[in-house]
Amino acid sequence: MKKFQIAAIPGDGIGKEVVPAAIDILEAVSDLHGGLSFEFTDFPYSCEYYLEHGVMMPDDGVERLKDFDSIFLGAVGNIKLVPDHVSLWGLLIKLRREFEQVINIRPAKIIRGIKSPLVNPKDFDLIVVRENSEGEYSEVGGRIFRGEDEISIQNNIFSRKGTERAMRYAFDLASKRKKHVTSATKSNGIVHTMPFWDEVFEDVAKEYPDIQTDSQHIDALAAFFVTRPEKFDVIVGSNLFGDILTDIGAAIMGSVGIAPAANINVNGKYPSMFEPVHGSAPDIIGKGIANPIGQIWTAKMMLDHMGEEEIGTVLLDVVESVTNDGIITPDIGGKYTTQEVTAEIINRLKAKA
Ligand SMILES: NC(=O)c1ccc[n+]([C@@H]2O[C@H](COP(=O)([O-])OP(=O)(O)OC[C@H]3O[C@@H](n4cnc5c(N)ncnc54)[C@H](O)[C@@H]3O)[C@@H](O)[C@H]2O)c1
Ligand SMILES: O=C(O)C[C@@H](O)C(=O)O
Ligand SMILES: [K+]
Ligand SMILES: [Mn+2]
Repeated sequence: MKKFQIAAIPGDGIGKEVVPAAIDILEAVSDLHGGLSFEFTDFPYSCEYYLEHGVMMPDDGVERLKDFDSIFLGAVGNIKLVPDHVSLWGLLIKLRREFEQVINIRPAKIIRGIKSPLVNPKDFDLIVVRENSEGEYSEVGGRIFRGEDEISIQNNIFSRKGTERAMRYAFDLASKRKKHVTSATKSNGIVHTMPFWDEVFEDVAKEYPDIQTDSQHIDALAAFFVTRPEKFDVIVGSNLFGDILTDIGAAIMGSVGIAPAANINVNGKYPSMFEPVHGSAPDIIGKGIANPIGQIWTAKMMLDHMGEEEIGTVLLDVVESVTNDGIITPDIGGKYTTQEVTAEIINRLKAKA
C-alpha cells in the first residue's frame, strides 16, 4: 500500500467548500485504486486565522508543513478581513517561496460537456508554465513621501537561473507534447528585463533543436488565446504574465472554476503544492454552488505528480462523463450544487470498482 501524507489548507471563501469535496473524491479514488491511500491533516491557515493570531500562519508553519508529501490548498483571500497583499504574501506566496515551488503549471483544454464562450474553440490543449518565484512578484521596492509627492517603486527581478529554469521546464514539457514553446514577452516596452528574457529564451532554445519556438508580446498573445488557442502547445511566461494568461486560459475553457494548477518544487527538497487557479470567489461564498472541478482536476495533477497517472486519467475521464451529462454548476450553465456534482463523480468512481 502506497501511503501519502497530505497537508490540506482549505484557506478562505469557497476554498472551504471545494477542498472538502475534492478530499472526498480522493478517498473514492483511493478505494478504487486499492493500493493507494491518503492521510489528510487539516491546517486552518486563512484570513480568519489572521484575525485571531495576527499572522496568516504561525512562525513555525513552514516547519510543520515541510515533511508532507504534498500540500493541497484551496484559495487565499478575504478582503473584508485582511488586505489581499497581506493575506497572499503571508500564506500562498510565502509557501511558494519557502518551499522553492519555482514553477507553476496550468493546463487549459476543452472538457467534454463544458461550453467554451468562444464561437469556434476548436480542440485547444495548452499548458502555461508560469515562473513562480520572482519576476514582477518582488518585495524589492518601497514607498516614499505622502500626498502629491508620493512615489512608489516596485522592482522586477529576473535572474538568469530562475529564467532558464522556467524555460527548460517548458521545453522539457513540450518535448513530451506537441514540441512547441511560445515565449510570452514584452520587450518592446520593458527595456531591461524583457530583452534579457528574450536572450535567455534564444539561448535555451538552442539546447532543444527538436522543439519549435515562437515569441509573442503579451498583449498580442492574450488576444491569440481568444482568437486561436488551438495553435499553442506550451507557453512560458513570467510570474505576472503567467498569472494573467491562465485566467484567460480558464475563461476560454468555460470558467475559472475548472482550471487546475500545480506549484512544483523541482529540487525535491520540499513538498509541491496543488491549488486551483481560482480565488476565494467572495460573490458566491456559502451558496453551495462553487464549481469543484478546478480543485478536483488539481487533485488529478497531484496524483500525476505522485506517479499515479493511470488513476489520474480515470478520474478526469469520470469528471468529463459527468460534465458531458450536464451535471454541472451554474458558472458553466448548469443547475447542480457543489455537493451534487461531487456526489455524482463519487458514484461513478464507485461504479468502476
Ligand atoms: N490562488 C489563490 O489563492 C487566489 C487566486 C486568485 C484570487 N485570489 C484571491 O481571491 C479573492 C477573490 O479574487 P477574485 O475575485 O479576483 O478572483 P476569483 O477567482 O476568486 O473570482 C473571480 C470570479 O470567478 C468566480 N469563480 C471563481 N472560482 C469559482 C468556482 N470554483 N466556481 C464558480 N465560480 C467561481 C467567482 O465567483 C468570481 O465571479 C481575492 O482575495 C484574491 O486575492 C486567490
Ligand atoms: O499568484 C497570484 O497572484 C495569486 C492568484 O491570482 C493565483 O493565480 O494564484
Ligand atoms: K487557488
Ligand atoms: Mn491568478
